[in-house]
Amino acid sequence: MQHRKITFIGAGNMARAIIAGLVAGGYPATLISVCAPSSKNRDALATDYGIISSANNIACAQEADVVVLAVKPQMMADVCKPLQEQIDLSGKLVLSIAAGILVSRFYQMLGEPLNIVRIMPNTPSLVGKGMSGLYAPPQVSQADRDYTRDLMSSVGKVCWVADENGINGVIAAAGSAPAYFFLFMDAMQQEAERMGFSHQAARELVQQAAIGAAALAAANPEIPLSTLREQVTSKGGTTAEALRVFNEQQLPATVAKAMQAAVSRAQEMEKLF
Ligand SMILES: NC(=O)C1=CN([C@@H]2O[C@H](COP(=O)(O)OP(=O)(O)OC[C@H]3O[C@@H](n4cnc5c(N)ncnc54)[C@H](OP(=O)(O)O)[C@@H]3O)[C@@H](O)[C@H]2O)C=CC1
Ligand SMILES: O=C(O)[C@@H]1CCC=N1
Repeated sequence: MQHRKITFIGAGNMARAIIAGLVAGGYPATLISVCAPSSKNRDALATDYGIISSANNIACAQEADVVVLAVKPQMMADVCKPLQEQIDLSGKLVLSIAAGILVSRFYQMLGEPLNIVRIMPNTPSLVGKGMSGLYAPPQVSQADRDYTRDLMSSVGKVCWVADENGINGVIAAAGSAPAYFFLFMDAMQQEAERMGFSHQAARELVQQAAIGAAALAAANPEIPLSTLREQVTSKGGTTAEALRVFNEQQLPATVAKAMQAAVSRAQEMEKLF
């Protein structure tokens, strides 16, 4: 992939996940900088990955070819104002990983024309297993689309959405989704501990079952997930009983409601920030 000078404004969980994945994938650390007001997170990134750490958003953005906006949505307006006032962003590629901030809002905050792509990544990018949704308005060049695709492909898989609304679907199905699985795994670990396993053994049992199930699904894309589930479920056996309880408790409907709640929140945020 092409290696452009890239700066991350924001040094939090998601910036770390992407930076770690990029450096592990061979993106030159000397081309990556990270900015945040306090030194703790950004200096830890500099120490861990050999990248440049700075408190100066403007200087880093000025130097960079690519500016990644990686702050919380509620901070975005404050971060964009000085960028708009002090920097010529034309000729740069701006990437936003924020949930709930539309391209049209970035035009207001950073001015037009603006070369911007929205990315909806997730934290497994940290270990090269990310899933990112990408949206680019029509005027973004093929070279910038290719760069963004290659950037996020180096930390996982990517999927383009044709309409910006699709980003909210990506949030529900992938961006927020690691947290759903962690909730489920944590509940399983706690019950395994109550059954008498040590903390560590319970974690390993649950974690390996999750890794195994995900790997099995990934290795058999042509087999529906429902069939993979049936292959575990012996008639009159133990799995059938566990699944009966999940269904009685309306797990599928609960999952659907939870995903819709994530979309609704993203839509609310589009009006708030
Ligand atoms: N976490 C996730 O799983 C995902 C997050 N996202 C999106 O990523 C974005 C960041 O989320 P996340 O990493 O979780 O957030 P964090 O709270 O972990 O990190 C936010 C970072 O922003 C920095 N920051 C705050 N104000 C400024 C400023 N004025 N200039 C520069 N940096 C600033 C903070 O600095 P300091 O270190 O000094 O506190 C911190 O490093 C959000 O918009 C979110 O929607 C998208 C997909 C998944
Ligand atoms: O919770 C959030 O708002 C962000 C977006 C997707 C994952 N984390």
